[in-house]
Amino acid sequence: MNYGAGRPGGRARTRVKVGRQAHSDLESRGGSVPDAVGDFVHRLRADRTNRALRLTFLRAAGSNGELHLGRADTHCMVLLLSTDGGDEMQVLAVRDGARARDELARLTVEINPVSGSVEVVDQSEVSANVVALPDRSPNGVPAEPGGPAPRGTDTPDTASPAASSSLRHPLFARYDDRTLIDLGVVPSLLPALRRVTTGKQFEKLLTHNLPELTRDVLLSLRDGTDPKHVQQHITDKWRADEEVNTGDWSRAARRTVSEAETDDAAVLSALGKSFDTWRLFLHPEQRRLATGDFKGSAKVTGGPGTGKTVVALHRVRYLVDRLPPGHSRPVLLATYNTNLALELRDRLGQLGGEELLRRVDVRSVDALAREVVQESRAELGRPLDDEAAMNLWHTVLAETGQLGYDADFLDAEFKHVILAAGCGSWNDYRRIGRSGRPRISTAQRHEVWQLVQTYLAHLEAPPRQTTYALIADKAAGLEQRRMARVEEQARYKDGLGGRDLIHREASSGMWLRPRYQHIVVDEAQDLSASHWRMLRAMVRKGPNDIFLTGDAHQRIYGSRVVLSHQGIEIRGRASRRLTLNYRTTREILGSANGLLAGESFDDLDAGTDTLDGYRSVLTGHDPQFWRAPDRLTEMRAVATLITERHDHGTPYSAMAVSVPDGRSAQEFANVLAREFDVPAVELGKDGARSGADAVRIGTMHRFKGLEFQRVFLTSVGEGRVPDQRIEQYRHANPQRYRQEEQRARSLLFVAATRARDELIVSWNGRASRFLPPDVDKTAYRATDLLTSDGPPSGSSGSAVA
Ligand SMILES: Nc1ncnc2c1ncn2[C@@H]1O[C@H](COP(=O)(O)OP(=O)(O)OP(=O)(O)O)[C@@H](O)[C@H]1O
Repeated sequence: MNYGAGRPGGRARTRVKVGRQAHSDLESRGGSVPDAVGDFVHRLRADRTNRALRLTFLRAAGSNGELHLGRADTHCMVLLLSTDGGDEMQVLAVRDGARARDELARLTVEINPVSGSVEVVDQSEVSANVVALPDRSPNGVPAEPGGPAPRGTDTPDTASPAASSSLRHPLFARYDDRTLIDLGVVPSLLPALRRVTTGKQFEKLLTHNLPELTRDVLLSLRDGTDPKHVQQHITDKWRADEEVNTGDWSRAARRTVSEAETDDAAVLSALGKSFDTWRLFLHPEQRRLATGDFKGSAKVTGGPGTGKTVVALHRVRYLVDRLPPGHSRPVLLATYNTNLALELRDRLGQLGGEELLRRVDVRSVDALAREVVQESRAELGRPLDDEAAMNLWHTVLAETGQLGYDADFLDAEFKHVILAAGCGSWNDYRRIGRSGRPRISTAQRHEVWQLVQTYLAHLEAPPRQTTYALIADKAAGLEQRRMARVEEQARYKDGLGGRDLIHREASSGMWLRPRYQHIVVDEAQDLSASHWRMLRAMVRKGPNDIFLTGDAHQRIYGSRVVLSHQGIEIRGRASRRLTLNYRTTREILGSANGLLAGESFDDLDAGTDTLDGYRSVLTGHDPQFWRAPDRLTEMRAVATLITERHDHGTPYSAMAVSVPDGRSAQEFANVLAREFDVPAVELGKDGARSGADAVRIGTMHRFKGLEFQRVFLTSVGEGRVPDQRIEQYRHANPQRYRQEEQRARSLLFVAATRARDELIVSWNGRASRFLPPDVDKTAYRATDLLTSDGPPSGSSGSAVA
């Protein structure tokens, strides 16, 4: 082939992409290989006629593609798909060592008939390393070497209907080729797959660099998932938008599915370094959402770790890329609190650098509300924190002698009914619907209204004070008035046939532009109705106005808000759910999901949401449970486990411990420091941002939105989780009791799903009723650990470090 075709005498510039499987090859090889390939891609992109690339033709791919080999350096080679006369190149695989050429040459390369993307399988490698594993002992019984192994992958188990039919049968015998291919399994894997008969072999197969879709489908079938559900939750998400022609290599190469564009200089230079996969490769469903165009607002829900934040960040980049040049910040990226906003800013910077950050406001909703109120020069007062705001209700109750009311009830009524619905008078409040709230009579309503007036009067009395809820409410009102002016002026301008408004603007002194062109919101489930009213009024209704991501299963602060009641319409195609967890192993996820079984959750709008189809393709060890007779023994046992994991290579900063309250954090840090010489930092308002290699300690609330390699949830005992204080409602207010219990479950769910590799749960006394039944009997004993002849404290400490 003439690599300079079509450009006589000149350099032949080429669009180069790197396939996801090639990227995994780079990650698994490490060392100098990524740098060499990064450099190779640079040079290839600049001039494909460069002889130093040592490009050689390998074989044709259909009628419009070719496979080539290239040499990145003396040890390392790449397999390339070349289409469009060499103008488009895609790195499909990378190998190093003496046999690199042979290994690349024998790869099967094909177009997946479901997704249309180009996939690679090394059939010989699979046959040699997977199928050839000894699967039978001499007496004909399948041999399963002992020792702990991840659940569901160690034996020809009973979890899978495929496996249970006969031990001698291939694991996927009950699915014919057509079914597997239709579900998205790469066809060239089938001959080897048909010879996989044991869980051990399957486990080994998963360690091969399989195409993502194939891996996900096989894992789900292996779990016994009905093919119809696999189709719905997995295959359909990958399906190409148009019919796939498995002979059209030029078209396949142009699809963005599972390839990173490397025209971007930042991506190119990062190839050689460790580059988080999420920055390069989105799941097709994530990509559709991040780069889709919506008539109005759009919503993304999904369980923990499904990449909602990743989608929000890519969405921001997509919106910014489409802005005309300028110096303003027309895109708002908002989240619940300050530490999450700082975290988002960091991640946005990783994705698009300063250039992207320059066009985006990254804010917590409360900080934003405060700025709006301050800007209006309205007297603000000092904001009380949540505890002080609650104490004020107690004062009001004591003063008025209305001891039949409960401070929590009044606080919730004030925030979630009166402020949420914008009730400015008794007449408003008297008529307002209070769905989901405990029933009260009209007379009681009137009493509540009076108590609220007393509460407000207290705040207004000098020295003036306020609450975050009131600030958000005030900001919402200000923004609504401002937007009304914007709309009025737009109408006026239209009436003038679009002529300039200079005179009117100058005379009225009004600031006439909407605050933002686009708003992206993360952690949407915890925002209040006032926050939404404020955000709604900060952007004009129109295409791509508000994009929000959230998960009601993780709601730990706010109360249910129906977004359509706040003018945010997200029905039909504008509402999508992500189901693949990228963070947490299947074992941890299984336990965490169990926490929420039987509860019902909203979809941030008027409907309900489930975790249907929610899954992980990462496998690991089961969560560990430890019981102790008292708190000190519990802390010492957890400290011992932390030390062991650190000895096996886990940095302290990759481990986090949850404690029941702020005081316990200090207590735990002291035990770690004094008795075990382990450094610890408290997870404060700025989250996990300390650079110190120290164990993170905080309440479960502080875990929101973060992730850690190993998570230790301590004090998960009865009376603590849920807090025994909710017992007062059990009979007096069953509805409230259910709400509090659900919130406590969600909190534990959020905390448990922060764990990437390992989850350890401990308690002293009796285990929380949220934990599996009988766990008090089956849990490890902390006292055993603290004696030298105790049980192993978790082989996972070394296995997954
Ligand atoms: N397409 C992807 N490829 C690789 N990793 C991904 C991808 N999408 C997300 N991740 C990784 O998965 C993890 C979870 O992502 P993210 O924080 O966006 O999830 P989330 O849905 O916002 O989670 P939570 O609701 O628990 O806060 C992160 O480590 C992220 O880097």
